[in-house]
Amino acid sequence: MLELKNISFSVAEEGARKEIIHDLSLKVDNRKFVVVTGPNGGGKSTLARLIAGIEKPTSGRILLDGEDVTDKSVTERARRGIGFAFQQPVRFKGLEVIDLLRLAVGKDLLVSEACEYLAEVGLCARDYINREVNASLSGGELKRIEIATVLARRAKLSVFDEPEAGIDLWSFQNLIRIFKKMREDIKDSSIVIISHQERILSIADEIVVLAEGRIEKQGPRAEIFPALVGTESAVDVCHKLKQGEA
Ligand SMILES: Nc1ncnc2c1ncn2[C@@H]1O[C@H](COP(=O)(O)OP(=O)(O)OP(=O)(O)O)[C@@H](O)[C@H]1O
Repeated sequence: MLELKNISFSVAEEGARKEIIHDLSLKVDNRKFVVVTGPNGGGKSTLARLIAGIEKPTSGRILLDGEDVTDKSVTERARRGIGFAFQQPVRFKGLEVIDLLRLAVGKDLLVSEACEYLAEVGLCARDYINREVNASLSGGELKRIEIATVLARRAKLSVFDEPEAGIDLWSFQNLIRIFKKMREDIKDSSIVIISHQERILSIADEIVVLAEGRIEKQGPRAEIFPALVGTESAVDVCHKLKQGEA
């Protein structure tokens, strides 16, 4: 179980402190598939980076299965079972796709096993297994390879930051299938996905709406989802406001 207790995070901007996350508390129970959504700039990616240990909170504590990991590095958190897929994956020059998968699993992996993970994300394994993870891979290919590494890791807690970003329509259908399967196989692990996609929200156990660095709404999908889908678009709201001014 992941527990965020009174997390705040601020950065220095033009000589002043800018608080991005304000006193946020959140519990992600085992066996839960949680989707965090909300407006652009609401703090979702920051929250994902705080969970993974890429950023350290200014105050508050982060607990994984009761252990305080607030001061643990990314590597130490990964060792304790946190898997993370970036919004914009990192390229690793000199490393082949198979090496990346082996690193994720933490042991030697047969080529046939590695191929299965690539097939899961819709990549023809034969074409990719020995490709270098460099700039020659497209953004969508890289994203799918990264998702394959998180699948391979079978982490206690898997965090995906906008997995849909840069993924084509066909691969998106595949992605939904992957997440549904992850949810079925969840056992004692949990999944946190940052997403704007209705299809991903529609398979969540719980939805968290983050806006301006605070949890605006949180609860079971059945409670939160209908209101989100029924929300007026920003364009409609602007239109109404203009009509009101006229
Ligand atoms: N290092 C930083 N320095 C200054 N501002 C930052 C920094 N990191 C994040 N921010 C600001 O904090 C806010 C939250 O950013 P974040 O990327 O977490 O939002 P988000 O909810 O993931 O947005 P999106 O949906 O667009 O991906 C934004 O206004 C962003 O500009």
